[in-house]
Amino acid sequence: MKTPYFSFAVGELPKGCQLCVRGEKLVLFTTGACPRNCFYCPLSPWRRGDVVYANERPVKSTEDVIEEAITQEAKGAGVTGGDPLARLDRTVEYIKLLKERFGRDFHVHLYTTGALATKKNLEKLYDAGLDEIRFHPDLFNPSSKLFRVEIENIKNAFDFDWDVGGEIPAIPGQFERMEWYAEFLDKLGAKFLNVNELEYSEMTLKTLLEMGYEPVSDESAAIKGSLETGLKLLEWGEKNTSLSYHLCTAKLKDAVQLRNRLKRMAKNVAKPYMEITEEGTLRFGVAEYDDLDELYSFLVEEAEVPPEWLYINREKGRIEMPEEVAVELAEAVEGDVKFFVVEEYPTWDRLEVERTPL
Ligand SMILES: C[S@@+](CC[C@H](N)C(=O)[O-])C[C@H]1O[C@@H](n2cnc3c(N)ncnc32)[C@H](O)[C@@H]1O
Ligand code: SF4
Repeated sequence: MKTPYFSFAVGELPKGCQLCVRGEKLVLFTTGACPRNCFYCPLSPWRRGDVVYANERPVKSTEDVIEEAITQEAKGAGVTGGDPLARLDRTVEYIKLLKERFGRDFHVHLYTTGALATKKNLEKLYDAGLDEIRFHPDLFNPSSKLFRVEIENIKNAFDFDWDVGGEIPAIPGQFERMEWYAEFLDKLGAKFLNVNELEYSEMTLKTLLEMGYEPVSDESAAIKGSLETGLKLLEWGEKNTSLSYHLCTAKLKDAVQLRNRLKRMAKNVAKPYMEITEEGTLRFGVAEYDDLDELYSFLVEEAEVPPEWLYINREKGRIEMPEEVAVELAEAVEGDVKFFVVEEYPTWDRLEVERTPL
């Protein structure tokens, strides 16, 4: 049952997951709009609106999506949201764009609540080239108004020649609901059910704590009991259904999928003075000072650093250089210049994950 990626599986991993664990899937967020309001919804407030992102990159034009896919050397995309069907025309346009630009083998899967998955809407997605669809109905909300519609709509997906599956979080105490959904999908002839280890986000921690859920440890966003609930479903499902199952853990997302994606991106964005670490981050030296032009002249003329080793990053108010150069300069230069070694993600937002003063 254990996979090499800190997750658990019964049967073959869905094609979308096979590419995702290798960091080969572009995450295409086509809208934050969603007809639901799950108590565990991980979306941050700024992702709740009608916004579009390709990985961390805000999308203003279709070219942004293509550029991001090229930087990542993506071999496919996972279309997500919100509910991508809440902005169907846009979602269809992007799927077509990716298929036209990168070919039919560029694998595209999509997540949806199912609330808007009418035959007509699904036909548009199928015609655009969608390869795999994953349904996440409102299973854990007893007063849901959408649940029945979603369940009816899921049946529509079996009219098309693509892979159909479910994807739900494993909620401790909700095993029966999960079991019911597995049986439902199995009877329809679905291919797989993916189960995600439940995680809290800044948005949901308070609610989850109030509901009696708690994190597994101080270092993890995973919720206690979720993994066990998921494993129980896989054991039951293996005996009682012919679905494939993948229990995707918080650790897989952090330690495997993200790291692999970062590594793919790093080799395409690293400047010559940056080192790519085992984690896929970019490591280099920086010098900070109020007047960057004065600092630059000083480094080139007085400290005799070859100009090709220096890069003035005005946006971040610093001069970047190889780590070894920063280390040497930190020892030799006196005054108000501050030297650091920094590590950044090679992502569009260049998130700084480590900073060591020299
Ligand atoms: C992040 S959502 C994106 C698509 C869409 N918003 C949805 O919820 O189906 C993709 C999958 O993540 C899972 N998910 C949602 N909230 C989660 C949470 N707090 N922890 C772990 N998995 C979660 C669900 O199984 C969902 O199918
Ligand atoms: S379906 Fe997804 S985006 Fe919508 S509320 Fe639930 S978790 Fe959030």
